[in-house]
Amino acid sequence: VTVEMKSSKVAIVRMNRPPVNALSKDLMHGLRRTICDLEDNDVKGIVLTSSSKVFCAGLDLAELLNPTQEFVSSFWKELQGLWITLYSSRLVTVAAVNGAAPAAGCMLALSCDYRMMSSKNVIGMNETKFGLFPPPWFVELMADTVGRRKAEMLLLQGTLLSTEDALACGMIDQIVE
Ligand SMILES: CCCCCCCCCCC/C=C/C(=O)SCCNC(=O)CCNC(=O)[C@H](O)C(C)(C)COP(=O)(O)OP(=O)(O)OC[C@H]1O[C@@H](n2cnc3c(N)ncnc32)[C@H](O)[C@@H]1OP(=O)(O)O
Repeated sequence: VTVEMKSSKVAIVRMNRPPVNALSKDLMHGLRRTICDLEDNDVKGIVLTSSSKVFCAGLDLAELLNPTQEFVSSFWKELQGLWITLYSSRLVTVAAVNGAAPAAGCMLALSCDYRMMSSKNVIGMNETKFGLFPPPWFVELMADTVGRRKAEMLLLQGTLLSTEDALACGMIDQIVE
């Protein structure tokens, strides 16, 4: 995770885990630590983005391949901790979604106060496409953002929306070129 101060009050927080910013336990820990440190340093707002062409590919599926029970438990704790920290942060949080944002990548964006996204990208929770269902707090984030019925349809079908469709249903707030 890298931090660039745009002024004394606004920080750009970039996920920097090539190639796709898959959320490993370490990346989630780094993000949470970064947000907490900025909160402690009188910063007012952050822009969460990526230093590569993918915003975030969601959970690191490689880390979840044949893990020990202990690892899954600590991984899950880190994921919940990151979500709670970002969602409940006192900072004004803006997601600058500058690449694909599937699954937990979408969760990160929806946990922010405002979402801007570049065109020709995709965002959504596609877990059902590979036989999983998003955890309840992902579901609630989606329902709070686009409405319960729309969320139900998107989640059941594991839809990844284009930038334009995401704007149309309120999943994002602005398209930025
Ligand atoms: C055993 C018990 C475990 C219990 C755990 C239960 C878990 C329940 C979880 C429910 C919630 C799940 C949330 C998630 O976030 S799951 C992750 C979902 N993510 C995706 O479906 C995205 C998959 N990736 C893509 O669609 C594309 O990679 C992407 C559009 C993001 C980028 O495309 P691009 O063409 O630019 O790049 P490549 O596809 O060529 O990928 C480059 C390399 O990156 C690797 N990769 C991609 N995504 C992931 C990932 N999520 N985790 C790990 N690695 C990933 C990809 O394999 C390529 O690697 P190589 O170069 O080595 O081939």
